Amino acid sequence: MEKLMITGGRPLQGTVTISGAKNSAIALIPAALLADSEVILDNLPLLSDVAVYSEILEALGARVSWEGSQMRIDPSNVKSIPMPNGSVKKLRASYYMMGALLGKFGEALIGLPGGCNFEPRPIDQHIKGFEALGATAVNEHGAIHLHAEELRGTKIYLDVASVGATINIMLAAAKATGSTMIENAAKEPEIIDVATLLNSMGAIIKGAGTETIRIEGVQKLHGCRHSIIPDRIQAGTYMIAAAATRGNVLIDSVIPKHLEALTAKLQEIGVTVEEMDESIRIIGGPNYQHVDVKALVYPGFPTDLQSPMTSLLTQAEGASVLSDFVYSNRFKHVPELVRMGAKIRVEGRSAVIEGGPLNAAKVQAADLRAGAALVIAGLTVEGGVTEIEGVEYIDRGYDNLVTNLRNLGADVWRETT
Ligand SMILES: CC(=O)N[C@H]1[C@@H](OP(=O)(O)OP(=O)(O)OC[C@H]2O[C@@H](n3ccc(=O)[nH]c3=O)[C@H](O)[C@@H]2O)O[C@H](CO)[C@@H](O)[C@@H]1O
Ligand SMILES: C=C(OP(=O)(O)O)C(=O)O
Repeated sequence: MEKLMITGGRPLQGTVTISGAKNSAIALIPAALLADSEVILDNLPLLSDVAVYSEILEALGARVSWEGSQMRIDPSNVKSIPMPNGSVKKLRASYYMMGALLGKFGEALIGLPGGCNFEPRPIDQHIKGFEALGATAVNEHGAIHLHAEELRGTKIYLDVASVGATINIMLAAAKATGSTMIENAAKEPEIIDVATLLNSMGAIIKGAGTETIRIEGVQKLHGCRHSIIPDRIQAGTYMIAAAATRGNVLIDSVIPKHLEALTAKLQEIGVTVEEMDESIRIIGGPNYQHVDVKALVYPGFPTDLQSPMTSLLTQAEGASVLSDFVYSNRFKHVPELVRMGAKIRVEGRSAVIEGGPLNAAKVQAADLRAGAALVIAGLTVEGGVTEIEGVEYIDRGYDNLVTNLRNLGADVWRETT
């Protein structure tokens, strides 16, 4: 078992370069299956979720080669084989295999997704979309069997603006007959990235990034080359870590517009944020004010930065209230932060955080962003070593974490027991 060890108390200083977005990559890889020739993805993050996805594609017969931050996917010999178990259970975004295989073959049998299960994460809106397009969906012992003689374009209103359902419906509808309209679509930047790839493959998708997306079905999609957008959640995590350690860090290769909700909150707390074209500088302040934060769908404050933000708010004076309106119970980091001396209580969908110093402790990351929160907390602790178990969750979303933090002057290392 691997652990992450941190001797904190050092302000982070220097530059960190952000890689491509996990939540784009793990949608773009299955999207490539819809092409009839090679798709090249650049700026790919080196993450365990990406490695699992490349295994899934190879199992289906795709030729996948991955060198550095470039992946080449040749889907010409892919078949829709049943995948009720195995790799699909290891990650959440395996649900995109449903839309991709249904769109390509009219047939898919895919196990229900795994990944970070911080609370029940239904996929009813994905299924509603597939059914509206003319597919049947049957739950066969924990795997969803989708079948369609023909997918026909239609109008789909999503009950919740779900990122996964919006992308999955785009995948299934790209080659459907006629036009599809998704209403109350999610607006996250990763959705625009998937639409951009599909359009480069020959699809006709308009309105991605707004609440109405229109897809004109086409018969064929071809290969292309696409560069993945920067990971706004990884960037946001380093911004928060720099602020929490009262450091001075340039976060490079980012799209500052994607981070506006976080930037505004950091400024409200008392952090100096300088925005350049493709980078953001964070300069920590001596004293931080308490704030209220509401995690919402994009362009609101991202739920994926809610746990890291909790750690920063332990460093602010007074009581902050952090509410999550996307996931009502995403608080697995709280008992572990309390173990480190934090004064936090959960009330309904909110955490109330009283500022105060943290202590080193042995803690457990129960999911990806809970792990990021514990890393940030550990970096603030003066004296002692923080030991974080559950590193495999952190590896789902942060490539080169130890190297990046060490380059910023942190005393962080991995230990195998
Ligand atoms: C791989 C990926 O991109 N993961 C991200 C994606 O997850 P994911 O796409 O799974 O999250 P959704 O946007 O679908 O979920 C948003 C909300 O809708 C609800 N819901 C969703 C689908 C559905 O069919 N029914 C339903 O009720 C969920 O329970 C949740 O309360 O967006 C989340 C919200 O920004 C992020 O935290 C995840 O990092
Ligand atoms: C919850 C997350 O990812 P996933 O949806 O892949 O579990 C995340 O990236 O914070």
